[in-house]
Amino acid sequence: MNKQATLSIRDLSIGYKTKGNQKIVAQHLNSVIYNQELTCLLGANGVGKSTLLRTLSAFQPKLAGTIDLLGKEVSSYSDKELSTLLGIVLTEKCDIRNMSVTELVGMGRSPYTGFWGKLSPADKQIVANAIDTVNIRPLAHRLTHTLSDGERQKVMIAKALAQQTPIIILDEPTAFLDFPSKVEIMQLLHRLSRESHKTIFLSTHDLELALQIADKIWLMDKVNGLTTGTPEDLALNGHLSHFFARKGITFDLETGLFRITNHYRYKIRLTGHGQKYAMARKALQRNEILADRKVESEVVIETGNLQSPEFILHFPQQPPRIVTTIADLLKQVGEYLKTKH
Ligand SMILES: Nc1ncnc2c1ncn2[C@@H]1O[C@H](COP(=O)(O)OP(=O)(O)OP(=O)(O)O)[C@@H](O)[C@H]1O
Repeated sequence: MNKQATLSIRDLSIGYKTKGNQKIVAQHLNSVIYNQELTCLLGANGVGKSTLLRTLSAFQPKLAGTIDLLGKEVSSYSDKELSTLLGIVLTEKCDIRNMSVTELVGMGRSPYTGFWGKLSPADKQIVANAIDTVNIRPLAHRLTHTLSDGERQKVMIAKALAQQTPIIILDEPTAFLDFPSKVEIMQLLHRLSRESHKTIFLSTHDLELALQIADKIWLMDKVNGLTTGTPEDLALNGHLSHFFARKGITFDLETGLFRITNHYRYKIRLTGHGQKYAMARKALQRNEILADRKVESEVVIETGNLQSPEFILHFPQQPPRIVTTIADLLKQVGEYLKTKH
């Protein structure tokens, strides 16, 4: 099945109206979100990500432009219609007490049953399926206020799944989670976009994770508004490095990851391949030593292969020295450089 544009914005302005005044947060925004894709919205604090998500979900009015949701302006849908098209997951802790996980996920069925509506056997099956999809069956009878942040986040995703909307919008679903839980939530959302052909759109500050897992990235900034594309295109055309151009952060095109900028005072020729080469290089670079197989230097470090724990250090006019840990390698190199400079 071909991908389909589910949400398009054209010349959109977003912001707030207060007592005759208008505060524009961002304007001239243009882009498209597709189904079967996970799209991540990235941007600095205060740039307007939540405002954009709220505007797209019709929680707050746009200031100008159009938001086309499945072929119709979003504001022309009734609330009831919207609740069958858009599932919204917010990060705020829900303050609901004495409600079980199954009951909360069951609230996802309210567009079809009415708020206090009784769930039919078919509704109950949908709720059970949603619980299984996010793998929280062991939590089904727990009270929601006793859950951890990560567990609650999964429950809220299950509720959105039970709502059976083609589009799910999530505001910072990975905030406050430990790293494995962040990865788990992102992978779950990515899987949903594929398996259920859903459109998944989320805001996040976890940029490395987003760059690895998102199909499309929306970069939002004060000067350029929105820049969108696959993470790889944004890397190749320089938008990512430009976007995160800050003192001390470099976008490394070779690895596709951000790294702390190193300032080098020395150069050392490093030979070898694979993990030992990469780890020795990383440790030396952190210590202001540019280490690479292309560098010319009087000191040479052989990293050898993974089968042997040895690194061989060649200092001029000295017999080779063998070390078996990076800590010793750094110590020996450090002592040599101290005698030279
Ligand atoms: N109700 C409001 N009335 C007026 N201005 C608001 C309102 N809510 C937010 N703002 C302002 O709109 C701008 C964008 O806020 P928004 O919360 O959308 O940013 P964000 O990108 O989601 O930030 P963060 O990454 O910190 O969550 C900010 O300057 C904020 O102070």
